[in-house]
Amino acid sequence: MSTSNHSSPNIKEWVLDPETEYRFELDPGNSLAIKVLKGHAEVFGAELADNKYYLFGHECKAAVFTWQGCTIEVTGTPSTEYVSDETPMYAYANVHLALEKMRVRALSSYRGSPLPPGPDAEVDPEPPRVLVLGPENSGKTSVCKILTNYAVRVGQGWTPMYVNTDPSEGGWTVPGSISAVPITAPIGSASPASPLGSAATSAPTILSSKALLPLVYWYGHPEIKRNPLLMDRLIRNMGENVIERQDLNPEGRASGIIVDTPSSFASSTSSNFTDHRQTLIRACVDAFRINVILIVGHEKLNVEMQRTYGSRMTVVKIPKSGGVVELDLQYRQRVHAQQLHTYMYGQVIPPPRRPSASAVGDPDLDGHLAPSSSVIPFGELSFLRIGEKSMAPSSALPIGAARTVNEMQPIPLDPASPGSGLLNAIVALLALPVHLEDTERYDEEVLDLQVSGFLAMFVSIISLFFAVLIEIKN
Ligand SMILES: Nc1ncnc2c1ncn2[C@@H]1O[C@H](COP(=O)(O)OP(=O)(O)OP(=O)(O)O)[C@@H](O)[C@H]1O
Repeated sequence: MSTSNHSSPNIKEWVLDPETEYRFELDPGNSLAIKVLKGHAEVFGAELADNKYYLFGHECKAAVFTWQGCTIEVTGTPSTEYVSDETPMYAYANVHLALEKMRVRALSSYRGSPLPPGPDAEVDPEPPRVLVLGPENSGKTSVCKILTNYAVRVGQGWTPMYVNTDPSEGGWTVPGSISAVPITAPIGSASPASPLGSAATSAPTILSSKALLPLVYWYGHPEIKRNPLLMDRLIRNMGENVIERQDLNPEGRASGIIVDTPSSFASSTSSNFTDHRQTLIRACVDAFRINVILIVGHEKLNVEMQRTYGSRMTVVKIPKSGGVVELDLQYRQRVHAQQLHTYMYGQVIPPPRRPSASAVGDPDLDGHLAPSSSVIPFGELSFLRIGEKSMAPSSALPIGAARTVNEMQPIPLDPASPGSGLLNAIVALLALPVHLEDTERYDEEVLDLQVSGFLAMFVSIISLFFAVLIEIKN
C-alpha cells in the first residue's frame, strides 16, 4: 500500500495491494468522493465502476476492498482513514460460494434438470435461506450486504430476498419497521440514512428502475424488548408473505433469503428477555424456513445454536471484521433522525469539492423528492396504539395480577386529547383489505396489515386544530 498527495490538499491517491481494504469514517457534515483509477474495487460487495465518483456522507463508515489490487483517488478529509490487510473477506467469499452452489442445485431441481454430480448429489436440493446472528456492532448488516451483493453480481439473474428484522435499522423506510424486498441490483452504502438502498418514492421516474418496493410491517419502536410478542407476530406474518411470493417464482425461490437480525437476538443483559430472544430466533427459523445459520464472531452463541439447531441445519461461525465501528447511542439517534428526514425529503450528499459531472451513485439522484401535504379532518382517520404507552414486564406485576390491556391489544386514541402522544409522532398508514366481509374482520386485524406509507404529525397554528402532513410512499 502507498499514498501520494495530489496538487490539491484534500485529494489523495491510495494504491491498495490485493486483498486489502481502505477504511474510512466521516464526521457530521463531512463527505468523501472516491474514484477507482486502476483495477477493481468494491464497497461491501458492490463493485465501483472505473473513473466515476462515488459520494459518501452523513457520518458514513465503510471500506473499499480489492481482491486483485487497485488505485483509488479519495477527495475529502475523513476523521479516520487507514488501510488494513486483515479482512475476513476470504471467509465471506467461501460462504458465498457454498450458497451459490445451493442456488444452482435448487434451480436445477425446480426446472427438472439433472443435478450437477458431486458428493452431495443425494441431498435434497434447497435454496439458501440464511439467518445472520451476532452481538451489537459485529457487522451483521455488512455481512448480509456482502452476501446479497455477491449473489446479485454473479450474473445468473438471482434476486435474493433481503429481510431486515431489526427495527432500529430503518431498512428501506423509517426506524421502527421491519421489511423485506427482493434485491435486483447491488446495494450501495453511500449513507447510513439509506443503509440498504432506496425505496420507491415520489421522486422523478428516473429512480423507478432501481427503486425497491419493500414489504413493510410496523412495530413502532426501535427496541425489540419493548414488545417481543408483537415482534414475533410480525416476523411470522412477514415470513408467510415472503414464502408465498417466492413459491410463485422458481428463480426468486432459488435465489434464497438472507435475514438480518437485531443484536438483542444474540445476547441479552436481562433474564426476562432470554426466553423471548430464543422464541424470536425460532420465529425467524420457522417463518423463513431457515436452513443455514451464520454466527458473526460470537463463540457462546455459536455453541448455543449448534446445540439447538445443529442437527437439522448448517450452523457456521464466521469471523467479525476488524473494521466494524462501535456505534454509540448518540450516533444511532442521529442516524434515526436522518433516516426519517431522508424518507420524507430524500437525501443530498454535498460533494467535498464538486467532482466532474460524471458523478454516480444513489445520493445524487435521491435529492429531488417532492413531498405533498394535505389537510384531513381527524374524523376521517382512526388512530390506534398497540398495547399501553409504557408497559412494565409481566414479571413485574403483583402475584396473581393480570394486565388490563394486553401487549397485542389495539387501543383507539383520541387525537384531540393532550395525552394521546400523537404530537410530533411518526404514524404508519396501514393498507386495509378492501374485499373483506364484516364477518371476516377480527379485533387484532390491524397487527396483520402491511404499511402503505408514514405520516408525520404536526400542529397547524393557523387553523388552530391539529393537521396531518402526509408523505405517502409505495
Ligand atoms: N470493514 C469495515 N470497515 C469500515 N467500517 C465498517 C466495516 N464493516 C462494517 N463497518 C461499519 O461498522 C458499522 C457497524 O456495522 P454493521 O451495521 O454491519 O454492524 P451490525 O452488527 O449490523 O450493527 P448493529 O449493532 O446495529 O446490529 C457500520 O457503520 C458499518 O458501515
